[in-house]
Amino acid sequence: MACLSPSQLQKFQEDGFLVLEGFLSAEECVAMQQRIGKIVAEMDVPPHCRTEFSTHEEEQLQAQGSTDYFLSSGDKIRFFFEKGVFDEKGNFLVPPEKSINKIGHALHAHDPIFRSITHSPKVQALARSLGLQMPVVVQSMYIFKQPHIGGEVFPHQDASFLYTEPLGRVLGVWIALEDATVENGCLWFIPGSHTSGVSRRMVRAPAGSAPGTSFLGSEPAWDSSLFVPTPVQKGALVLIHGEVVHKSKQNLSDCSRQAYTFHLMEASGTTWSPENWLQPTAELPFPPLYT
Ligand SMILES: O=C(O)CCC(=O)C(=O)O
Ligand SMILES: [Fe+2]
Repeated sequence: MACLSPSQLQKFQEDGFLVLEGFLSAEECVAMQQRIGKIVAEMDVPPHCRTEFSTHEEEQLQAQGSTDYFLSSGDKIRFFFEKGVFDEKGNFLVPPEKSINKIGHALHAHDPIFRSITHSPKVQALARSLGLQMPVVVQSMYIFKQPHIGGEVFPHQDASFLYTEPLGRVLGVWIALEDATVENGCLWFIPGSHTSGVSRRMVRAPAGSAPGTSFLGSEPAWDSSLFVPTPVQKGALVLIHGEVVHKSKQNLSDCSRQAYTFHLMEASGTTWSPENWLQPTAELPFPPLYT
């Protein structure tokens, strides 16, 4: 199952993404959801971190405290929120568990359930069948896509945020923990858009300066008619090439669309950009997948 057939490999190479239905069992999905329920029930969010997550450049001009909260989250389990969930004093306006946009960026390292799924034999076999020799896990995210308020993810290439030289060394692994439909904000891709490099790069500003990150280059206004919706069932795994253009729409439905996603880098012969916002740390060097 975790081994790709030649036709699947060819499809991934052509399209820049590939759906593998039934990759995880219902039990594996429920185990991750239950674990997240516990983590959220115990979550502690300091007042200055009660900040909302947005991919809009202009809205990323935030207070220094919340910038640091994001920039130093690479080796931690931290919480990022939807818009409009706090009052001006930072108190929750909606129940905390319904307010979270995502948890990032190191569940794969610190949580036993997420570590065992990430490093599971079937994920390792999948990476081997893609020819990865020395894959390392650079980050992970648990994405909630809450009913009614789950925000839009604007068209992007993951390599804009996870830049390497050469390109083509980053791979997203996106696992649906609930059915993802057109109504609740499934992924959309531009098939074949992974072959012409990266439009923009997010780079880290010198330490202590606001807003903390900036973009080199800009995202083209992608023609929305080029995007193909990719609804999948709970347990499906979607492979995402680091340069394929993808997005997801706002969730206006009554159903959440939870997903666990992590990114691998082929470390052999690759330079991780020292300008990326995310950097390996002494506490958490990027863990090798094959362990
Ligand atoms: O889950 C989403 O809506 C977007 C996820 C994404 O862009 C990614 O995993 O690279
Ligand atoms: Fe992405």
